[in-house]
Amino acid sequence: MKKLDIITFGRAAVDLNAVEYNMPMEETMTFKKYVGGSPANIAIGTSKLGLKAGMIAKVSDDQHGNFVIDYMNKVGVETSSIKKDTEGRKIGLTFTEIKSPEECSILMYRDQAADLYLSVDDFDEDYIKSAETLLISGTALSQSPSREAALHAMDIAKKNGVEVIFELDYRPYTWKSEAETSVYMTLAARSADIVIGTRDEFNVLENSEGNSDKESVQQLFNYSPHLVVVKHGVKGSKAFTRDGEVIEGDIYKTQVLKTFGAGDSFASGFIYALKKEKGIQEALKYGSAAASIVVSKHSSSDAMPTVEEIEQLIHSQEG
Ligand SMILES: Nc1ncnc2c1ncn2[C@@H]1O[C@H](COP(=O)(O)OP(=O)(O)O)[C@@H](O)[C@H]1O
Ligand SMILES: O=C(O)C[C@@H](O)[C@H](O)C(=O)COP(=O)(O)O
Repeated sequence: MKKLDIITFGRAAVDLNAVEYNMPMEETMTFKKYVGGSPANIAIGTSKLGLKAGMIAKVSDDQHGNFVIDYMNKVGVETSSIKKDTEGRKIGLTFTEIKSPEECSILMYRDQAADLYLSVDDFDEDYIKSAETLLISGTALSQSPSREAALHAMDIAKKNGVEVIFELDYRPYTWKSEAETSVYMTLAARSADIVIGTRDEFNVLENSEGNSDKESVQQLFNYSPHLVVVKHGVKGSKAFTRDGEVIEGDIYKTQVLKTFGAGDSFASGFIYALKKEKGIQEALKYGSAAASIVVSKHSSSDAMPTVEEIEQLIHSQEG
């Protein structure tokens, strides 16, 4: 029995979500603070679903870093490998703008962000070995030393039979060029067991537009991945297996408040259901239902649903 079901790797940060809706950021005067960062959100999401989740991350050595660690502890995430930056670097901040339910955007302040200074010395092999699954977020590859740390973590996982999930999580803010992004995203995706990303993110990985989902997944099936999920926003998602199965996931309609948070909650529900051996079709339902719940609420982390909420939504719409 492994100590942890999943370790997520990368950014633990702070989201500042507009409290006033339907207005541009310039006019927004009030923001509410939540824990943020895609892999942090997934650690929180899977922990709230009852998985044993841990995280490898680096936060600022200040009140914001304390806030993130305290919140993660409160929701049951194992935080022993969330380190504090000793050089005074600050945590990343994400401001959100909710102009309308369809028109939302995020603005990241990530200059010298502490998470990008996560290094190979910040975690040990035994911690990764203690988990069934390691989830790497694409943004961790955008700069050194976090890039080497992420690749090293994947390498340890692979050597020790720990499943690797690569969540493309493309955020343009910290990458230097499209070609560089494509090189590192491709490298990580080829070594992973499972790859999850939006259609746009696969275009970034391929540094080209116009490939179909099938073309994208075929390229990856020549390497390690056996399962690839391509997300299509309100059009749902598709899972492809190495043996040629294509499984489609629908969305669960809801009263949308904002669109961000969909991807991280989708990953949490999807991973939870896979771990409970519910099968890929069900996993897509759990992912979609989790996303549907989170887009109807204000945050991406605190709004992560329980298993009961997800199952209630699935049954209500099936009924
Ligand atoms: N407006 C929406 N209403 C309900 N579900 C949604 C909505 N937008 C996204 N989802 C769900 O969340 C999943 C991931 O959303 P998507 O926008 O593709 O990813 P990301 O947030 O990573 O960009 C979708 O496949 C869908 O199941
Ligand atoms: O990942 C970040 O640093 C920002 C997130 O915390 C933010 O809530 C967000 O953009 C979530 O996006 P998504 O789940 O990929 O839609």
